[in-house]
Amino acid sequence: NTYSTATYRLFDDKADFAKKAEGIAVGLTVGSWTELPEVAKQKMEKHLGQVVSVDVHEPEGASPGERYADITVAYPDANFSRDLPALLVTTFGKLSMDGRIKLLDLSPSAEFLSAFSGPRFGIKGIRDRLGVHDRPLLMSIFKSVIGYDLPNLREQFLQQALGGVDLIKDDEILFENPLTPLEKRVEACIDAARQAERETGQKLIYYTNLTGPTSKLRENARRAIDAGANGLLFNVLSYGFDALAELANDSAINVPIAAHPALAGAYYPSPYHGIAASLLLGKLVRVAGADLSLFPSPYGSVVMPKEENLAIQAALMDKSLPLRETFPVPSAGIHPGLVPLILRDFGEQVVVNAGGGVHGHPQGAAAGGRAFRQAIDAVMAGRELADYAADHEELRLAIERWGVRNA
Ligand SMILES: CCCC(=O)/C(O)=C/OP(=O)(O)O
Ligand SMILES: [Mg+2]
Repeated sequence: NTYSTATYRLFDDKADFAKKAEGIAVGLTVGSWTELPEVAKQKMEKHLGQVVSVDVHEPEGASPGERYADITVAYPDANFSRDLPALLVTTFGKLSMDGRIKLLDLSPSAEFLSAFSGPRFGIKGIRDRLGVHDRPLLMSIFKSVIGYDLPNLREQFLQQALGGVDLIKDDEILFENPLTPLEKRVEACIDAARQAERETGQKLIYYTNLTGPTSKLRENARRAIDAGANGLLFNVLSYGFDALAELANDSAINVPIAAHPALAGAYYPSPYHGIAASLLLGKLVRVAGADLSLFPSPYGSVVMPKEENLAIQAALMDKSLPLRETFPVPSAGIHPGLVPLILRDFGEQVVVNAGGGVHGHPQGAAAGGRAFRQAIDAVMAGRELADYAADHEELRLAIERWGVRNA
């Protein structure tokens, strides 16, 4: 019998946490146990959940509501199918609504994980496609795309590409629309990518936002790829992890997928409810097959605590998982002056990602991209940004506009 485990943080001022844990292990598996006749117990044993650990925390002088226990329960793989909806509903379906309890982590068994191919490219595969192995990558984001026609969209793409970015993603709010229908948008942007490559010599991946009804996702992905798309952006939480897994497991969809965290704020922020960010935007998106995972950085406009950021990165790159690593992409409100912090906190295996921080440059988006590349070069060379900016105008203007943060 193989087991997959779930770890919860349960808050309760009075509870007998060992009893609570036993109630979860039995309640979410066989339903009842002690009163079963012996013969039934022998038959049901293989379906019975097991309490693995109960770690009680009663901080000295804690205010009411702060007493908690971290509880780990093992669930027999025999109880559910090899898909993420089954694992999530088994381990945190009804329980997610039962008081102050947060799902901190899931450790699927090797048997369960054997059903998932995970990221098709991963960090190495993306770097190989770009031919860039010696520095962090740079991604830019379309800004103000709603209502743009194709020529304007193409020009906005070109200006980003001329700035030396490695990856360009649609904004997650760009859906099918009459002005920039999917195939036409892809053709226009890939054409602009080729034009920019003739000037910069740099390869580029464009992450087209994959949208539409779930029943059409595969078809729309293939339409985009047939039109030349070499990457897909996917709003994983609005569609579900299983939709992502289906796309990543489809050999006809042979392009990298970037998972966008839209809706994540409904799951991870509360210490008392929901799903930990490291599981939601780390382990689960990686198992489901995302090659990149975007999440709010610790220092931008939409902030997630640094320890949660680093826990996401650890989950995305955990070598104990038999899957390719997923690129961490700390995002939102990023500008060139934050590059020293990003590289200090995340190292080189990171994608620096910005929309406003590129398009908001005083000299325009191409200069914004160059400013980021200069900031990355400075940090990689061990130089202070302000020092490096003395003879790099785009970076100097970016620092004047946004400043530099070293802590
Ligand atoms: C966390 C996702 C970031 C995102 O989608 C986005 O559009 C960021 O834009 P900026 O904050 O960099 O302008
Ligand atoms: Mg966005």
